[in-house]
Amino acid sequence: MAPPKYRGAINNGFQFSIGVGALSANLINFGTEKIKGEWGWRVSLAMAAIPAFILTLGALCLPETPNSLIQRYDTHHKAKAMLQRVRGTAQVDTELEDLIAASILSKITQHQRPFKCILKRKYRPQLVMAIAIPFFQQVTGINVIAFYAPLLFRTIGLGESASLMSAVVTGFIGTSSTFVSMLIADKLGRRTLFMIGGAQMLISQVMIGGIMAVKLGDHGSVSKGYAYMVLVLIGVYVAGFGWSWGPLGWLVPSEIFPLEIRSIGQSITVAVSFVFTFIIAQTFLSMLCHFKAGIFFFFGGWVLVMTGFVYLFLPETKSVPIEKMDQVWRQHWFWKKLSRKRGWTVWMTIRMMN
Ligand SMILES: OC[C@H]1O[C@](O)(CO)[C@@H](O)[C@@H]1O
Repeated sequence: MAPPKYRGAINNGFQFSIGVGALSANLINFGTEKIKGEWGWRVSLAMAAIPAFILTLGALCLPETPNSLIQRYDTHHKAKAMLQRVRGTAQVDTELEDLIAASILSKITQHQRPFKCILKRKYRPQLVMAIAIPFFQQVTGINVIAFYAPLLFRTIGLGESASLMSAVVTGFIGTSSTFVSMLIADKLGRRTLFMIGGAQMLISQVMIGGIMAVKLGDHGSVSKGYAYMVLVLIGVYVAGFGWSWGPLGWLVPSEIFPLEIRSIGQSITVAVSFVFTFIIAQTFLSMLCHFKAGIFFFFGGWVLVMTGFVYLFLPETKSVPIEKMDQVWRQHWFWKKLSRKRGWTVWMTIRMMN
């Protein structure tokens, strides 16, 4: 639905909303903790109903997508009118033709089970990305910071309320950098942001690990100066994540699946993301006990791997219409061996009919 030129800006709004939500929740917890009696946690929990209510209201006003109108009706008047409405122009014929061609292709494969369909050789690049991207997003180690930041800050010697406040500050940094990503993802491109963010996260993780290893030892705390240096480096790391893997970890999967595997592809991405969020949250404390400062080198190692992976295997998707995305795989040095010229005949037939 988003115009290709602004797809990065609009889709990155998803992670931005997650950030705003998490930050608001932290601030609410910070405030409700001070309520006397046993009401604090109840108020905090009940307030989760407010965004849910807004979402429900919003869903009532959501327009249909041109794609779903094409798939559900035999004539395409409604889809054309909707496309004209969302694009703000009457000149939508070329895009409509591409959407119809994609829909015809998806119908050809619709009788197959979705899992069987995405396992086909020609969808291998999309399947690899559907699994690798959310996995990598989680092994940046972001949730170690997101979940345990106050504990981490206390460990290095900041006081209780300074630790809570520092977590709020990093929340602000993450949300603001994701906002920056909304502004620049369609100009700089996804790959450049992955590279910048990756380098930023790697350098800050190595420095934090180094300071913790040398200055903290197994017990005790670091001096105030070093504690604040760690705080600044965590800010640098969170900003790196905030404009790269945070939003792009959702954006890229949302733009690479052709219609016939879009639902299954997106479901795999979200499931992999939640599974690894859970695993990291459950294993972090025992990993910290075993690895100690080495935990930062552990996640830093993954950041190195994922940055290399993006450099070698992820094609640039900036401004490419989703219906034409198969071309980027066909031109990619590695994936071109796998992706055949899908839909070429159907697309040409429709072009010639008009
Ligand atoms: O959305 C991807 C990830 O980004 C965070 O919200 C942190 O900003 C994580 O909690 C989540 O796993």
